[in-house]
Amino acid sequence: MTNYWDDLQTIRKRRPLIHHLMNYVVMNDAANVTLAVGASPIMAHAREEVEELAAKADALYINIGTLDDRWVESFLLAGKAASKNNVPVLLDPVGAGATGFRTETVLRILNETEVSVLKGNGGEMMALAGVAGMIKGVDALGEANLDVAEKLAREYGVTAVITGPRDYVSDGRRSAIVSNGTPMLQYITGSGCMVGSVIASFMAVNRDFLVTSVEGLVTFEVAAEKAERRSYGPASLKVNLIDELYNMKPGDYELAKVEFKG
Ligand SMILES: Nc1ncnc2c1ncn2[C@@H]1O[C@H](COP(=O)(O)OP(=O)(O)OP(=O)(O)O)[C@@H](O)[C@H]1O
Ligand SMILES: Cc1ncsc1CCO
Ligand SMILES: [Mg+2]
Repeated sequence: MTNYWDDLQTIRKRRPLIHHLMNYVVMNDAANVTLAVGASPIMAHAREEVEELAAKADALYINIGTLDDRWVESFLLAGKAASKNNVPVLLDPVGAGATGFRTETVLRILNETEVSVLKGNGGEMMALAGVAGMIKGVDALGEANLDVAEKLAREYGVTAVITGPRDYVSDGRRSAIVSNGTPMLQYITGSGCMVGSVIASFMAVNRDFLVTSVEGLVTFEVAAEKAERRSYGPASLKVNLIDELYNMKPGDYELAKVEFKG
């Protein structure tokens, strides 16, 4: 089902365009991560150009991290243009549940555009599933589970990806749990945002979104495990992680820890 290496090779060969509406905090890192896996990032959020870009991109990644009124207008314009042109959309609901504005914005995007993958941490995704109080700012206060992923997948017609110590993925029919990664990722701002760029790169070359979600998670997290062995702390982990993504080899996928269900 998953063919990590073939899909990674396809990314490197085709260099798909990944249009990001990415928060200011992580914009540069997400662009570098996208390049390291072999795809081509553009970070653009002006309402004057997002429709044109999203319509021609190979995948659209909407991350609401540093939203305001103008960004929200752009999220909806970009999302609608992508939906109309059959461009797959990944939505990261950064801080959903922390404020009403964030939760409402996520619900508007889910209702008004065709989101293929909804990826957030345990706190954000539990908030969207109706469990309040599990988010502090952008950080999760607890782990979710596969039931939450299945519920979100069915309710919103998406592939739901919940990141954390273990990642829970469901398209409402099939599910998977990914157990790779390292706790040190919690100390790099935007590790969740960055794994979104990797998943979006796989979405650009394979339309089975349960598979591409697992491929993106495993690729990012195996690279993080390898990077951690050479890192003194979070700052060097981030640099080494980009290097390890760039240097992925077929044998690295033997480290994948994935349990598929259904
Ligand atoms: N304790 C852990 N052990 C292993 N991997 C982890 C752990 N915590 C997080 N990760 C991994 O780190 C990445 C980011 O997940 P996390 O849930 O921390 O994202 P996030 O809270 O959205 O991050 P950010 O808001 O900084 O972008 C994922 O690949 C996840 O699997
Ligand atoms: C820290 C932070 N604040 C808004 S977006 C962001 C990046 C991690 O989600
Ligand atoms: Mg996040």
